[in-house]
Amino acid sequence: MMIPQKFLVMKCVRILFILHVAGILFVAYKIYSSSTSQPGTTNASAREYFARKSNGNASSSVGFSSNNNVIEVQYTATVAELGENNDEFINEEEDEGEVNTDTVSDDEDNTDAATENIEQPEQGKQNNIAFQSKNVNRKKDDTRAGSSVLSQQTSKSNGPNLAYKKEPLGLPLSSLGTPHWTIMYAGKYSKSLYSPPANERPIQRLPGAIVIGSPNSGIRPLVDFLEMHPQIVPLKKEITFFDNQDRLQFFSSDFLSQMPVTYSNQVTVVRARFSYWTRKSICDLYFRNKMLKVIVVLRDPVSRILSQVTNSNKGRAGQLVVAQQGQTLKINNDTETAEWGRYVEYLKMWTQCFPKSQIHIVEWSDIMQRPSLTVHIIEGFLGVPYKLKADNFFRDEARRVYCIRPLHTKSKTCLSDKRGKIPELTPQEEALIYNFYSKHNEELFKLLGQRYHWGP
Ligand SMILES: Nc1ncnc2c1ncn2[C@@H]1O[C@H](COP(=O)(O)OS(=O)(=O)O)[C@@H](OP(=O)(O)O)[C@H]1O
Repeated sequence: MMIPQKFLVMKCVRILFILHVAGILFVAYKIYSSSTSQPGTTNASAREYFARKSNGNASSSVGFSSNNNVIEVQYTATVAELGENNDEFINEEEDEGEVNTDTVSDDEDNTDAATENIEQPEQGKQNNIAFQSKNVNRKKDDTRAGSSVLSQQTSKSNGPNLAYKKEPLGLPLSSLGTPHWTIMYAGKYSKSLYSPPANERPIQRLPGAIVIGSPNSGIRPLVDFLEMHPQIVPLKKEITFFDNQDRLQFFSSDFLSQMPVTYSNQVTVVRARFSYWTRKSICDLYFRNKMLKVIVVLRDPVSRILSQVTNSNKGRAGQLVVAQQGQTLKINNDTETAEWGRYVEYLKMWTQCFPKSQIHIVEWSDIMQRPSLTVHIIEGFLGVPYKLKADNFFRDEARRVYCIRPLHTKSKTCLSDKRGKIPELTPQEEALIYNFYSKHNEELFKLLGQRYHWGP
């Protein structure tokens, strides 16, 4: 049977019409779904968004792909690294045109806020974040994002023209679109010693370890020694991040903004004094970062006091007057100095909050007499590859200290000579001061399950 030609034409027109409508619906759907998948437009919290994106998968990759002037950025950060209130970070503003370095207002307050309720995901369980934007914009004088460790050579002509309204916490977005840049920490090591994970962009991360102790206990030399390791990146200055109610500001954007820029296989190490911490703030720290490692530095409290007095009298003979007043000991009329040697009081609090397996004790003579072995053990404790060798340390017999010869350079670094004269203790003063500490020291040894040769 012959089908009329007119009928066939009608049929074809109908099919074409249906296909056309289907095409329009498909395009409309695509536009709709891409707009709703933008984190900024869903208004979902950063945490929900990251959780949805990551499906709980651990990923350490950071990748960049450029597509029609739309830069897709994928990087990895923990929720805590980014803070809770990251809406401003994912609400990028599409802003065509020249990079304008002066127009961005950096509203810190939003990011500082909700750090109280952040649950720190366990290490390794990181969330993958992806977002899209055209044109990244950044404040010129923004000193956040570890600018002390990150030096860049910005070139407008290089790379795509990018602008973000706000720099997300922890990510040096300024570096997007600047192909030539130098990371001081990672970059100082030759490729044979350290190569960052492929396609990864470094970000500021929360600490993986904290070194604590009392002043003049040897934290500084220990941190200097550890810094030779390409995967250990210390923040040299002490941290003091508490509000006036002892609440830890450890996870605030302000805190994070002071962290060095690191790759995912590097460990950020911070240092803090024993005396800053209360049990509340220590437990708070643990609950927010259950994987944090704690390195405790201890020194004979008497020689610690001598060091403190010596160093506080730069170039002059340190004066030391010891007097007992009831349960307290006065050193040059000050009671705090002696308190700092009652390590057991501090350490007890740390052991009440952190599992002992996450606390590593280092004693002064470990640092001063066997630095190579000491850092080797710490490499294992921190989970970084064993890279530091005996060669990295050499003894300066005149000064009776170990100096360092870092991996990335042939130059040597020794302790400065600029020190005061060590004050002398009379036998009575010495007995008084050792008696004061003997009870505390015994308690400490009991807690540690080992003794140190501390004494006259
Ligand atoms: N590189 C190196 N090698 C050996 N010894 C060193 C080194 N750097 C510092 N020191 C000695 O460490 C003591 C100061 O300890 P801290 O660094 O914890 O003190 S603080 O950070 O200044 O509070 C202090 O000890 P004393 O010499 O007994 O005063 C410093 O001399």
